[in-house]
Amino acid sequence: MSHRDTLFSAPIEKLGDWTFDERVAEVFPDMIQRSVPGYSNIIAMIGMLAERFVQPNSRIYDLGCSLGAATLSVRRNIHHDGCRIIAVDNSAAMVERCRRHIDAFRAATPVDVIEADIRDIVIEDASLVVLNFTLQFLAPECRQTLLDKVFQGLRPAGALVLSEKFSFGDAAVGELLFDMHHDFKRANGYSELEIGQKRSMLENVMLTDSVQTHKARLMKAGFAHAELWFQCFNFGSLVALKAGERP
Ligand SMILES: C[S@@+](CC[C@H](N)C(=O)[O-])C[C@H]1O[C@@H](n2cnc3c(N)ncnc32)[C@H](O)[C@@H]1O
Ligand SMILES: O=C(O)C(=O)C[C@]1(C(=O)O)C=C[C@@H](O)C=C1
Repeated sequence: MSHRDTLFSAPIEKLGDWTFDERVAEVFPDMIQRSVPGYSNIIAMIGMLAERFVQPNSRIYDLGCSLGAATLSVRRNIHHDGCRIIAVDNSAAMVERCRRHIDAFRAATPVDVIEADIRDIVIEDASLVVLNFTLQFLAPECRQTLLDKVFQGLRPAGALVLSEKFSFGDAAVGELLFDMHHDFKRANGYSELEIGQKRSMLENVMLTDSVQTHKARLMKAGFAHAELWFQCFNFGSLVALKAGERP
C-alpha cells in the first residue's frame, strides 16, 4: 500500500539537501508517479526491452532500484533459464522495502537486493543494465566512470537503459519543458509550496545533463549505438547498445 506524498505540503523552516530516507521511501510510489511524466510507461517498456535483450544464463542489473519497480517489470517479462537480477540501492530504507516488495511476488528468476553504492559494485556477465532515474544523483565527475564500468560488464549485444531528467541547451525549449513539468505536477495535485520546496532540496544533489551529453558519454564508454526511445517533457529514456553477436 503506497501512501500519498504530503512530505512538503507544509512550510519547512530549514530545507536541507534531498535524501532517499524513510519518509521518502514510505511515499515513493505515489511521489514518483506524480512527479515523473511517463514513469509508468517507462517501467512497462523496460519489461519489453528486457524481453528483447536479456540472454539466457546472464545477469540483469537494476542500479538505484528504489522499491524495485523496474526489477519487477523485468522479472515479469523474461523467460530464460539461468538469469539472475541484481538490484542495488544505497538507501537502507529503500532496500528494506524493496526486499519485502520483491518477496511478495513469486517468480522463477532470483533477485539479489543489495545495499551498496553503485560506484563500488562489480558488474559482470550482464545482458541488461537499468539506470532508471539514478545517474542524475551521482556527482557529474563520477558518471563517465560508472558508464565505463557498465559497458565493461555487459556481454556482446547487451543493452543499457538510461532514464533521466534532462536539461536543454536551447533556453526557450528548456523553459517550456520545465514549465510543462511543473504543470504536470500541479495537475497531479502538488501545490506551489510543495513544488518549490522539493525543487530547492533537489538543487544541489540532482544535476541534470542534456541528451547530447548523455549520448557523448555513452559513445565514449564504448557503446556502438545510443538513442532516445522515450521522452515526455524534460524526462526521458535512452537505450545504448553494445556491439557484437548474442552468444
Ligand atoms: C529516483 S530513484 C530511482 C527510481 C527507481 N529506479 C525506479 O525505477 O522506481 C533514485 C534511487 O537511486 C538511489 N541512489 C542514488 N545514488 C546512489 C548510489 N550512489 N548508489 C546506489 N543507489 C543510489 C537512491 O537511493 C534512490 O533510491
Ligand atoms: O525534478 C523533480 O521535480 C522530481 O521530482 C524528479 C525526481 C526524479 O527524477 O527522480 C526526483 C526525486 C524523486 O525521486 C522523484 C522524482
